[in-house]
Amino acid sequence: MTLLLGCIADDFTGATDLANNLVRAGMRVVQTIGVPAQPLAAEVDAVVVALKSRTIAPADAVAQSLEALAWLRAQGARQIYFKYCSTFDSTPAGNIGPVTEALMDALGCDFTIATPAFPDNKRTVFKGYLFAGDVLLNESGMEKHPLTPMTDPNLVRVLQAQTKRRVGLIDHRVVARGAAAILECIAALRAEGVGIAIVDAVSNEDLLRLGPALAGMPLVTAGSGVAIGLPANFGIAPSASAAALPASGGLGAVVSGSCSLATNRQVQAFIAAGRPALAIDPLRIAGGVDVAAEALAWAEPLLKDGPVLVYSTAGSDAVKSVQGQLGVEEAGAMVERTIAAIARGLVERGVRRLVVAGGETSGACVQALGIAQMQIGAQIDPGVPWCHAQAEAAGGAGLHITLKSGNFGGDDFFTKAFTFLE
Ligand SMILES: Nc1ncnc2c1ncn2[C@@H]1O[C@H](COP(=O)(O)OP(=O)(O)O)[C@@H](O)[C@H]1O
Ligand SMILES: O=C(O)[C@@H](O)C(=O)COP(=O)(O)O
Repeated sequence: MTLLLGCIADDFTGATDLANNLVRAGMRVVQTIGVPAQPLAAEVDAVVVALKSRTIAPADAVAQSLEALAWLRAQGARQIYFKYCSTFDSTPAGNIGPVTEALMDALGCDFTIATPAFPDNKRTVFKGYLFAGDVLLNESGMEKHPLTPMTDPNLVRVLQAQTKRRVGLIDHRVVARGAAAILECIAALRAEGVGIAIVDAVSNEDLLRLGPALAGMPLVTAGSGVAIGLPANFGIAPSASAAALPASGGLGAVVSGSCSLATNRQVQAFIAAGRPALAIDPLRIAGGVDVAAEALAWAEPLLKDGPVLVYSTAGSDAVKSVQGQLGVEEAGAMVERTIAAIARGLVERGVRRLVVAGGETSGACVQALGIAQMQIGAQIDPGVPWCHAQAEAAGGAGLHITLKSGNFGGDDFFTKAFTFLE
């Protein structure tokens, strides 16, 4: 068995996003939840190890990433891909730099690239500045993220603050000239002592030009976008069969702990479509009320009539006020635990098509459901595929699940996801 690409993702939605792009480019991919205890059993081209390491202490993120690296190397991975968010999410302490550095040290490599560009989802990098849609990162709503507020759009500066290695830039004029020019630029940057280069990319064509220049680079660090250009380096071409999943059935539900602008719109659209939705209040959880039991009692009689939504999704002022009263981490952890308990309860009550919104929230839910690995299916919206998994909460039965990144998906995502399966 030859594992071509070994991937380490810093959150669970990000992992399915990366797996989705690899599958669309023709790779057979498995996503594992955490580092597997066993060797790889399936014949696949890529494994994405999903960690929940984006917002934990840097030393823990490094330790978990190195453990994932050791497992991937033991499976023979020929190239390592560290996946972070397309909005470069990092806490003020910052995990992207320390994890990149530790992986470089472990792999004995003195150069890698870094680019969150993902044009399919309107994330573009120009002159080292990250745009989300038509605006700079720090004007996109990400400056108000509950856990990873991004207030500086200059990625060279953001990454340099997180690493001792020198950070440089491969700018759009070089990328536009193709792989040979990119390789020349890499050689020049290395000679100047640059260890990590941010790469400009404003289109899929840029990423496809970058791909061949990364062949043989031991470590690539990026959002999911760069993945579209890597399978071809291994002689792999797109194939429809890579995304086939078992038939779906069972009850449907959505749980959402994401507070992004996109998720707020998706919650409103689900309600406007006349579907049942229940908001949960973090302050009542903190006050000792069994909010999960309440939500499950609310949902149970409704499930037979179609998908329901349970959400803590709220606007930035409401989130700030809760965080002011409970503390940022405490509020996040408490809400995640509650939503995870609700997700588990829903699956125990027969839900077999589950939408989870939010990266941290997805991590908590997938762990609570007792899922060890996921098979990746077709893309619902860019970056968000349906997946299939055996879940301990379903008595070991199969479950269709989609992990929606906070910022991804059209406004109708919570209804579209179910019609897409039918
Ligand atoms: N109403 C709320 N008040 C405070 N924190 C919240 C609220 N709702 C959700 N959270 C927390 O905010 C964080 C959202 O992060 P995440 O799930 O990664 O979403 P996203 O993908 O949008 O970043 C989680 O830790 C979640 O528990
Ligand atoms: O790259 C992306 O934007 C996503 O794959 C991702 O990592 C999203 O994380 P959340 O916004 O926390 O869901």
